[in-house]
Amino acid sequence: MSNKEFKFDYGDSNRYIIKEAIGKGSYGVVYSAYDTKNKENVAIKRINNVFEHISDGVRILREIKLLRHLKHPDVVTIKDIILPPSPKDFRDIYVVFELMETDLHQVIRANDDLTDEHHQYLLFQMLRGLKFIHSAKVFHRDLKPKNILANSDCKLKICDFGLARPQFTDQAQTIFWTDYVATRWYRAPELCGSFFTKYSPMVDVWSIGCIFAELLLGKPLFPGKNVVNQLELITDLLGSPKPETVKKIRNERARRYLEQLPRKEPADFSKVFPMASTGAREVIKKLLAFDQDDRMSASDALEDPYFVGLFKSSAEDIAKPLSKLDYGFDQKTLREGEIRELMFREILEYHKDAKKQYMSRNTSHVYHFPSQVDRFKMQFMNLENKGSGSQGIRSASSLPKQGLAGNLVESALLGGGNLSTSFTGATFEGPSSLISADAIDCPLSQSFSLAKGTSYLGESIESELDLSSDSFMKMSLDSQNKDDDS
Ligand SMILES: Nc1ncnc2c1ncn2[C@@H]1O[C@H](COP(=O)(O)OP(=O)(O)OP(=O)(O)O)[C@@H](O)[C@H]1O
Repeated sequence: MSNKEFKFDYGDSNRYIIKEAIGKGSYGVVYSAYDTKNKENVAIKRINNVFEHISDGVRILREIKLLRHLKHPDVVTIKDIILPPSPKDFRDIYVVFELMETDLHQVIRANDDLTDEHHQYLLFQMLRGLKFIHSAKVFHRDLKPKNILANSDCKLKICDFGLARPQFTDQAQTIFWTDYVATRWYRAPELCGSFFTKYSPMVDVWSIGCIFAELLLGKPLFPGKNVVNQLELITDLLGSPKPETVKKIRNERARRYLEQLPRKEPADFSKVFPMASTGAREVIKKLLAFDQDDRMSASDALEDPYFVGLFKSSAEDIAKPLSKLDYGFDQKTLREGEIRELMFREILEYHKDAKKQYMSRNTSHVYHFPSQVDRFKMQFMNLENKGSGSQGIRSASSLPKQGLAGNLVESALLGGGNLSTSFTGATFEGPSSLISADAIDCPLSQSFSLAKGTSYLGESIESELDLSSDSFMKMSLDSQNKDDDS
């Protein structure tokens, strides 16, 4: 196979220039890079040994497939996936995303003087993104500040769909969430004690409520040490759940634990969130309803008076339905070769000419596509030798204090809201500078130095799937230091 036949892609092999490591997740390192073709900065996520564990391969395939469908201004965009040199034996993939400056975890730690306009606009974007994702019947299931990318001009984008699940039936089925390892602090109460439940959009709404509260407080709202402590913190704020709510809890021990808790009154939100406007406090209450049947959907939340002037429903908010056929792989046990083939076909979606050629030939033939991958490997090796590989440090970001105007206009265009009414009197000077040097109070290495199976901030994820067993009451005993009948 001569290179000549594939010259369409060969010209692209020098396209990206890798700059530095900017983030690290359990699945790969994220680098900033320059795209010489489109003349813009991008983020490239390098995922090594994608097929080493089939479950990781499936997760990554699901994530890139979902992101190709979920195109929305509030959801991070995949711009390209580098074509591997050969469909048959590639092991690493390189996913090119639009570049964002930082994530909300960093922003929260660097900004203690955000205004109600910031709060409102940040929550508005998260909910608008969530409404879109839920309209496709996709549940993110792992929303936390680190999974909300941010720019210093206050633009936010939801990322990391690795735990996300699409639903194809109208009837939500009860499923055991065997793979569920999302961060406990943002976990809805219905998941504290039992993972045998339906995939429900309300789980994400709860997480957004926690993220919003963290934005207001500057620290996590419910930093539970274990599931029992998580429920304790939740009930400290919201008071004891109603008996009807407790009755709905499927896990018997979790139910008994809540029934025997001494009666608690809800906390005074004006004392817990003194910095928040009344409107912000009212929205938190609706997002953080203990009972998921009382929780507001993302779509309803956007209609809340808190967003008057910002939000107007538009066709852009609604996603096209996903095709069940595209996600059939999720129902089967796949072998490495099958998942590699599916991954390669997904990558071809970003390389139309190569796709045409690949599909029109006998697929058993091994093609060697010209690729940027080998050149990439050299660039990554050089970076790592220079010490700016995965040890890279990204600073926390300050948000502009008076720079919301540009985004508010953008949101008005998207959502159609009339901003002049809701923001009269505010002085806007346009987006201010990007990452400010004096805001470096949270070295990236601390929050990014985690290996697979752990969550950020050093909080370990223990197996919490066995709460139908004695462990739940054991924790309850440890936590309350008093006797129980278990
Ligand atoms: N498009 C982007 N622009 C800038 N930074 C990014 C981008 N995508 C990811 N990052 C940074 O890299 C980090 C890790 O990315 P991501 O969460 O996608 O990886 P992951 O391996 O799926 O992580 P997790 O361990 O949460 O599953 C993010 O928290 C973020 O700080």
